[in-house]
Amino acid sequence: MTEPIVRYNQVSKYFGDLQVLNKIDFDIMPGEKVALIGPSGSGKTTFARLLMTLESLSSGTIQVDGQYLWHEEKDGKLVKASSKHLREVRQNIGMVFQHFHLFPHMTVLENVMEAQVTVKKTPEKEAEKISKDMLDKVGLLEKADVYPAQLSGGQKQRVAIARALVMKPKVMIFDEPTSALDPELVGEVLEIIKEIADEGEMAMLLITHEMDFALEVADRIAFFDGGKIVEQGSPEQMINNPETPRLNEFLSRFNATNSL
Ligand SMILES: Nc1ncnc2c1ncn2[C@@H]1O[C@H](COP(=O)(O)OP(=O)(O)OP(=O)(O)O)[C@@H](O)[C@H]1O
Repeated sequence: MTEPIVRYNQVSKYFGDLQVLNKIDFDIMPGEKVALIGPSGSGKTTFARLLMTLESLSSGTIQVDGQYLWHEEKDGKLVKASSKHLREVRQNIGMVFQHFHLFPHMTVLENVMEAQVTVKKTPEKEAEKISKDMLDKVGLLEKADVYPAQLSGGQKQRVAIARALVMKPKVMIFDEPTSALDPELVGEVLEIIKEIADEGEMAMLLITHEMDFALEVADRIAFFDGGKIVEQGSPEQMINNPETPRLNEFLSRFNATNSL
């Protein structure tokens, strides 16, 4: 049987007294594309940030490709992971954020090469070749020597995607990748994400307000509410299905708002 590439097991998260995630069990299979949908404040970003190692767990475990992310096994017991272990397991995870997070003092090429050289210890020449090929793929090879400030938001986001992809992650997390973009730049970024999704091998976790896009790309939708996944299934199974009323209510409210 195929093992999940990501496994959340009874994951809870509190901020002080506020419980944001409530004992979530959730698997992502290799190559699976999962969209997280739900009302504002329902915990989607927090759920993804635990996998990005940007927030720590309150309880439960997360495994990536069979390895514990936040824990290590020592003498048959699970203990808190060392920062070295966390760094190692995190290498399987690629992240793309709303606000690009490119290094402003590095050129586009240097941004894409940086983690390959410093984290993966790829020789510079090889990293340069891999990076240029990836920039070509996202349509930005001719911008290799410019600085991020000289790029449009859509171009910056495509560089951020290239930078994540060269690390060959097993899972890519897209957290609102188009929310900071002017509307006319959204399409070019979605197109790249769609291309990557169609290549198939990599699992994806996608948080977005681009509902049509999410429904098109996702193999599975997880609908969040109140810190739990209250409905899930493929878009085909869920859309207009009376057994998944929460998603359908959400989508009809969403469509009504967008057509105003
Ligand atoms: N660092 C933090 N400290 C305290 N509370 C937080 C923190 N981060 C998130 N929260 C709270 O956790 C809850 C879930 O937030 P989260 O951002 O995960 O929701 P979301 O579903 O992603 O919402 P949105 O769609 O608006 O981004 C909210 O009530 C939020 O205010």
